Amino acid sequence: MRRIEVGGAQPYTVTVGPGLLSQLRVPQRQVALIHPADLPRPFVETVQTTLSPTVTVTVPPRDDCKTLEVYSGVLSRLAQANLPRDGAVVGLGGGAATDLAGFVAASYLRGVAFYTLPTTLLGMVDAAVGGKTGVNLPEGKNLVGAFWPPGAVWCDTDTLATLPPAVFAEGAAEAYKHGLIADPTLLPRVLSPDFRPGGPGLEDTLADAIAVKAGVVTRDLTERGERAFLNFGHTLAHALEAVTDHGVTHGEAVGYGMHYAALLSRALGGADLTRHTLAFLGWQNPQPLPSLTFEDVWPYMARDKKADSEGVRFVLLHDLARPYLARVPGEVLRREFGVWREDVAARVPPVGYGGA
Ligand SMILES: NC(=O)c1ccc[n+]([C@@H]2O[C@H](COP(=O)([O-])OP(=O)(O)OC[C@H]3O[C@@H](n4cnc5c(N)ncnc54)[C@H](O)[C@@H]3O)[C@@H](O)[C@H]2O)c1
Ligand SMILES: O=C(O)C(=O)C[C@@H](O)[C@H](O)[C@H](O)COP(=O)(O)O
Ligand SMILES: [Zn+2]
Repeated sequence: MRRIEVGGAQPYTVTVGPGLLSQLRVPQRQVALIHPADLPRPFVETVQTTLSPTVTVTVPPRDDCKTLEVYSGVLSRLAQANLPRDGAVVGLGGGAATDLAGFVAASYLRGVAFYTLPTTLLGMVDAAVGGKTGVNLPEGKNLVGAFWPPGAVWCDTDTLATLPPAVFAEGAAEAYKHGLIADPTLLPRVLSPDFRPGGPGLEDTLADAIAVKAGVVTRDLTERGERAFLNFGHTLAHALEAVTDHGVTHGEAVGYGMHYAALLSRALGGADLTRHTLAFLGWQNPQPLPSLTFEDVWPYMARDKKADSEGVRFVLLHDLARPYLARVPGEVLRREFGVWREDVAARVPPVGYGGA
């Protein structure tokens, strides 16, 4: 078992290990449990036994739960159940469910306690930690939300056993991202055959990847500075998700987006790190992308939350573990998008490829 401490104004612990779902304790007497409909039933039943929730709310799988309509429906369920202000919201599932549950916790009765029980690799490495909560708009990813840190995070590694390999690989993208921006020792470890559910490299690599995020959000919860580095690869990634109406998953979009960010980094004079991002894409073997032009993705990239009144900013790398924020000239963005598209096409044949 590993414990990672998250500091700051509201410190909490991330616990990583097997068997945690059956050992949960929270101080609140009344709990609302939120989980996705397709989550294996035994996880839900175990948590229902350990926490005896007042109300259990089932939400649609994946980003179909991150809508204002679902959010509103969940709030009504909590109100109908009279969940009081000294109650708690518990998010059980992948990053989509914990993002939604966190935003419910942040806003129901102006804020109640929140706990996360991530059951995907991506949720454990990234989404359940750090307090970014929210839902999507048709105009883009995570455009509504709040910073609302959990009181504790329990990563029960037994839950990863039922994860389809492609969904495990989606989570590996965020762990690899932590390697690129902060801890390069993670790069070979994430791609190692030992890093798999039940594998000998799982717990330590997972905990070390979580530690990167824990350190960043301890120092900068509300993204005034270095937290933006956790967004490496995400300007294109979020655009790919939005333009395909979530046909591309977050973890696969991040794999694609990190390669674009590596190309931009090289174009602006940084080290050539594309061998790392291509190695990751080769390992991840994501679903092919639909045919996309720069014009398709640009409106979504322009709405990225790192943009300020002077325009869009990208997280780039001078070298491994040397991230920075930069504006990139439009002609470089467009040219490197062409390079990215060819690199991606060479590895993953696009669906209906052939755009301008
Ligand atoms: N808040 C943050 O800091 C943050 C960070 C990264 C990603 N995110 C968000 O997280 C979401 C992606 O999260 P994700 O990759 O976990 O995907 P997900 O939440 O969509 O889950 C993927 C699928 O796996 C199912 N599932 C979950 N656990 C399972 C298990 N143990 N066994 C079998 N199936 C299981 C889910 O119900 C879902 O259908 C995106 O919405 C993304 O924007 C948020
Ligand atoms: O925690 C963060 O900060 C991140 O940027 C982590 C990302 O992996 C995650 O996808 C996050 O939800 C993106 O946040 P957003 O502010 O770009 O919507
Ligand atoms: Zn992400």
